[in-house]
Amino acid sequence: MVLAAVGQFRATIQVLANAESCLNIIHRASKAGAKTVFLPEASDFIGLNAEEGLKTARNETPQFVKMIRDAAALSKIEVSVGIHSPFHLNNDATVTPTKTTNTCLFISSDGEYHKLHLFDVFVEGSPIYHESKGVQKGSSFLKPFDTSIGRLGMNICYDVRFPEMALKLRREGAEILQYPSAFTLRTGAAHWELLLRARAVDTQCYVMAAAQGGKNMRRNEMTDQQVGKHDEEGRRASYGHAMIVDPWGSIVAQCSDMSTEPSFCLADVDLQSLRQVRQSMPLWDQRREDVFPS
Ligand SMILES: O=C(O)CNC(=O)[C@H](CS)NC(=O)CCC(=O)C(=O)O
Repeated sequence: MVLAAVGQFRATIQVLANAESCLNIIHRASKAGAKTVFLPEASDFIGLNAEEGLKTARNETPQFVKMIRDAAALSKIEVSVGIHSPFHLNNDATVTPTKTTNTCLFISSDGEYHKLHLFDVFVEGSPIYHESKGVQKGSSFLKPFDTSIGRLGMNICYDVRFPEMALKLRREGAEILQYPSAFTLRTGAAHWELLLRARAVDTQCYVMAAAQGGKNMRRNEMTDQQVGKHDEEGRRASYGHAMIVDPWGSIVAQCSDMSTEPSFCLADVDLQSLRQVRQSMPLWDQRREDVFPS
């Protein structure tokens, strides 16, 4: 058995303050005995718009990442953290970036994943999100890799709605799936728990879902044009409810709905019980590859 932690906090455009929130979670989760801590999508900042986001990612995110790396080393804990990184065409640093990637870093083993599915949606009663305006979607699948709590498959947020990705990660050996997120209030209330538990049950994996929670922007942090674009009060807010789900689909830890202060919850990862779930219901031996080829 090993302890894992998932974090919840409210990132704003203030990168250093966001870093302090992450450090607070990292140090406390480590003290509590966690071997790995998962932080939300876009922990470095929640931007105002695409141009500002790119500028902040170029100028400020490197310092944010350094602070997280140092804290992980100091606290001797593995950290998964969502950030933005400038997108360079063909990986050529001399090409001026026009977008960022929505990236998750796994610090210590240097896993790096770029979000494959972007949140371009129009949901009645919810702010409009057009993630691809500022973000370049990833182009490759990242194989699961070993961590101190088990073999980890990386996803980000909206990826949770694409079960083929979770199935592929399981097929490639994942024992743990992560979904660092900043879910909207409306879709979160309707789908967050349902999707996370479904992915856990589909794949018989642990699910680690760190989440942003609370109002990401205050009115006085926004320009006049930005006010009104997010919700009726001109603010963007995230659903919270960071949680850990076990391979049977039970929620084994969940952060408080009330807390917008940096917080975390902990659960044991028990790979023996994972194997038991997989043996007692051997889905992977029963898949009808002849009818539904993978
Ligand atoms: O990169 C950033 O700055 C923050 N990124 C996000 O908040 C992303 C893209 S806008 N949010 C989601 O994917 C929410 C998905 C969701 O809510 C759903 O699937 O229902």
